[in-house]
Amino acid sequence: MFEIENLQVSYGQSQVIHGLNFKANKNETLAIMGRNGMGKTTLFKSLMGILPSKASKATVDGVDLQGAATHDRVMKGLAYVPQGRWIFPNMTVQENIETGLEKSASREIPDDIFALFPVLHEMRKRKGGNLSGGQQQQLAIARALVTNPKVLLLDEPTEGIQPSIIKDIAKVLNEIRKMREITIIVSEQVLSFTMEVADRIIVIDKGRFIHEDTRDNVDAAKVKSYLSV
Ligand SMILES: Nc1ncnc2c1ncn2[C@@H]1O[C@H](COP(=O)(O)OP(=O)(O)OP(=O)(O)O)[C@@H](O)[C@H]1O
Repeated sequence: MFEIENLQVSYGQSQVIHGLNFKANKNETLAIMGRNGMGKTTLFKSLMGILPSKASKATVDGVDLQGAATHDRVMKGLAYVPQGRWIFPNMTVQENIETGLEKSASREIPDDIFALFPVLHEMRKRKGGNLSGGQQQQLAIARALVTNPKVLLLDEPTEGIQPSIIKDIAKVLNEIRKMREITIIVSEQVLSFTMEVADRIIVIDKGRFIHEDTRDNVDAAKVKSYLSV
């Protein structure tokens, strides 16, 4: 279980995240949806310890994350796929995945990674920069997964990806959940995508959660109205 209570983040004097609370179970996918500038990236960076934050609670399976640096949070079970993918274009696919192992106890790429991403196995000797956008996104996810996280955070994984490939990303996230039984938290603006992957949808607006639905009872018109400018 991943638990966050009263999370607050500021840039200097300007508070951007205003007391967020959530709990996410093992084997649950939670979507945080909101327009540009509503605080999704700030939320994720603070969860990873890339940005300083305050909270009354931040735990993974009861283990406290407060004050932990990013690499410590990775050791404690968090993994992060940043917006924009940030793979290394001049390194091969295999080398890109291996960079994820630097903060891990193991030196070996786990077997299930290439089972999840057969295309990465086929392309393991190619340069990351020669992959398509969708393949680069898969590579960024694979690199995050090699640390065997308990919680996988993905910031807008469909951004800049063709609609036909977005379906593949949804399939991959569903397979990851089945194979690894982890918590997935994904930020998104595309409702059709979150409807395929998320058990719960939370809307963020100016750093506050303003709406929550389970997928089965989603009020699509309402969520869409929050996402439109
Ligand atoms: N380095 C920074 N310094 C000051 N303010 C910032 C900084 N980065 C982001 N902000 C502000 O914080 C707010 C939230 O931005 P954030 O990038 O977290 O939103 P987002 O929901 O992830 O949007 P996007 O999808 O555009 O990345 C915005 O008002 C933004 O202008």
